[in-house]
Amino acid sequence: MSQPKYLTGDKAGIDEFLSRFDVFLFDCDGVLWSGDHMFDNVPQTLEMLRSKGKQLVFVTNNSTKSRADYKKKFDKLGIPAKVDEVFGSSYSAAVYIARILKLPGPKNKVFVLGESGIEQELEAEGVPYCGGTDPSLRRDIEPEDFANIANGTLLDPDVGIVLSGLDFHMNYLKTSIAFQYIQRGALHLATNIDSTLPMAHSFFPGAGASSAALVKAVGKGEPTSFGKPSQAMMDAIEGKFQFDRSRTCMIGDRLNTDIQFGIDGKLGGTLAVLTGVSKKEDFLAEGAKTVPSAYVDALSDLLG
Ligand SMILES: O=C(O)[C@H](O)[C@H](O)COP(=O)(O)O
Repeated sequence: MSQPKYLTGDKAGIDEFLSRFDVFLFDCDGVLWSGDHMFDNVPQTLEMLRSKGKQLVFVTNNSTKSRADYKKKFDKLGIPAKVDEVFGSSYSAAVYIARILKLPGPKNKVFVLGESGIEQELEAEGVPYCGGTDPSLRRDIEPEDFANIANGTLLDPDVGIVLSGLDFHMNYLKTSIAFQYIQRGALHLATNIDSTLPMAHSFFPGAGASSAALVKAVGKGEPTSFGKPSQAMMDAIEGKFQFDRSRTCMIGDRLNTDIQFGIDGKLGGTLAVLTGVSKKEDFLAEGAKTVPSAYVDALSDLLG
């Protein structure tokens, strides 16, 4: 496998690389920012690409925010973006459930393990849901709960899907309810299964970690996920933006989601950025499984 091209400081190399693509798919956490701290010169870099006529799409696995929430975050950080340029894993999962899976009512309700972003996108697609940020579930399990879950009193008979995402409020009660729904035949889907969340220039348990207890209890391996590197997400993005994959580049910080997403999607190229999860040793090592086409230390290096 050919070695990736190091573009930081290589103006001619950057110009040649950018000229190969009309569309750039951007990961968010770890490329544009770490939590609420935006990396240097991100707005200037995006403006430069727009001035060259490039189409930008922001593709995030972070299911805690809806596209509208992300638009507010972009505005707050001074990053130029339109809400229709944002494509998050909650939106990807909601579109799949509403427009492809289309379970017949009334057993099409979704029990959510996650935050408001999932609820907002399900609502926007007209998909009924329960759980999620429901405050009545943010408590310890009590002795009477075991019987009331086991006999169905605490369960909604219309739930046909359990959808898990990054949940900052995971607990035994919600995991038990989700487990019982799945035992009763509900489909387990995930917005994404990232192991860690880049935040505050460090790492925290990610969506895959917050649903790990449920996955272990169910014992059927990881659920179908609608975040990167799932190609269901790539197909949905291509369907919406109608781009030429050979003229499209994925820019990301995480090899096993962002870069793998671009490679599996047979995009024209992938660019790794070293401000997030993956380190250059991860893809420069002999026999590395996932190797980007090129890499930079930080996104703003593209300003040359
Ligand atoms: O655990 C997660 O959900 C992910 O770490 C996080 O949200 C990734 O977001 P992205 O890097 O795809 O913007």
